[in-house]
Amino acid sequence: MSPNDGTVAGTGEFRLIEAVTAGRKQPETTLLGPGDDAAVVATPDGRTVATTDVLVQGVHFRLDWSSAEQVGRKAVAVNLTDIAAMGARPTSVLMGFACPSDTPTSLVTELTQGMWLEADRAGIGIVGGDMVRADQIVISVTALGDLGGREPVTRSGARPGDVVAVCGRLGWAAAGLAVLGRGFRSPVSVVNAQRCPEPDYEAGIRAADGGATSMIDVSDGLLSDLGHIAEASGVGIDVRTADLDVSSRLTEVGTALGADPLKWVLTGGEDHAFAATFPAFADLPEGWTEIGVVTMPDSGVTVDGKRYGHDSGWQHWR
Ligand SMILES: Nc1ncnc2c1ncn2[C@@H]1O[C@H](COP(=O)(O)OP(=O)(O)OP(=O)(O)O)[C@@H](O)[C@H]1O
Ligand SMILES: Cc1ncc(C[n+]2csc(CCOP(=O)(O)O)c2C)c(N)n1
Ligand SMILES: [Mg+2]
Ligand SMILES: [Mg+2]
Ligand SMILES: [Mg+2]
Repeated sequence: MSPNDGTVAGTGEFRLIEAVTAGRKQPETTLLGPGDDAAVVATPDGRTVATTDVLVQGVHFRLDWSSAEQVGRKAVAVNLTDIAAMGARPTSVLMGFACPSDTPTSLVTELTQGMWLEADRAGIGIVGGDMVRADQIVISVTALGDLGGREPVTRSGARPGDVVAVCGRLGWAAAGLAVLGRGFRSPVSVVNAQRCPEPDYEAGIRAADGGATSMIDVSDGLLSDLGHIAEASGVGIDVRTADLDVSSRLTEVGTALGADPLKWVLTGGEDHAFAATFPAFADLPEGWTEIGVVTMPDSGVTVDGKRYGHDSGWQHWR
């Protein structure tokens, strides 16, 4: 490949790194940014919250469905919600990136632009990464966070009698996925929800400060992710469908596609809303809505008191 053919091979590894790092303003918590063997990030709390999620072309995104910028935003967002779901505040992200030789350099810079847009929403920087060749695009983001003196809100603290609550939209990304999967591009509201969530990163901290006993971000599906809380906590969870927000937009899309919008709300992944449990009678933090109750030990997740007879959410390799 010639140096100016617009591909990553033409640009070369080190100029590509330069292209994605030059001129980026790091927040104060970045004590040493990209350019050395590792970055140095301040951890005011003294403990570091760390998480990683991988996104693979064709599995997590399609470039004929989403722009590179949207994919970049999503890659950061899905990691930052894991930090927030611990009751922590993100401090930094690192970007692992693999792509074929003929990938346009502009795709990589647009993707990086999207990652920085989302990082900026959370007031953090991309402090490092790696760029390698592969047969398809793979994005591996690592996010770090700070607990600010709080105790982490784990999946294992739910107790019978607690209320179950959510913060953020559910079912929208799944509706968007169904729309895109049928070859449509509208309504843009649900399609955009699939392309990139817009999480409220403060929601987890509000929950932690409001006494949440357990918390998770909804990546695979509400029932599936509540199942992780139920299992880790050794409890059951009952979801009341009457308290779920099945928006008229989801109902419209469901009618148009012959699909059940409630199923999207209960089992659709990728909205990255937050689900948590709180002590009974606690005042729920701003933006949080009660949707169910924590029940008897080890009784699983039920919907209106009954077992849900379908898949509870996304699973890879199924
Ligand atoms: N290869 C691995 N090695 C060690 N721990 C892992 C590995 N893969 C997953 N885990 C851990 O297992 C737990 C559950 O992982 P999972 O990916 O389901 O959670 P998540 O990232 O919150 O969800 P999602 O990936 O759907 O967004 C996490 O604590 C994760 O760090
Ligand atoms: C092209 C394409 N096909 C299907 C989907 C749907 N999808 C992929 S991963 C996932 C759950 C979360 O993933 P993870 O558990 O890895 O965080 C869902 C709902 C998509 N986004 N793009
Ligand atoms: Mg994960
Ligand atoms: Mg998670
Ligand atoms: Mg998952």
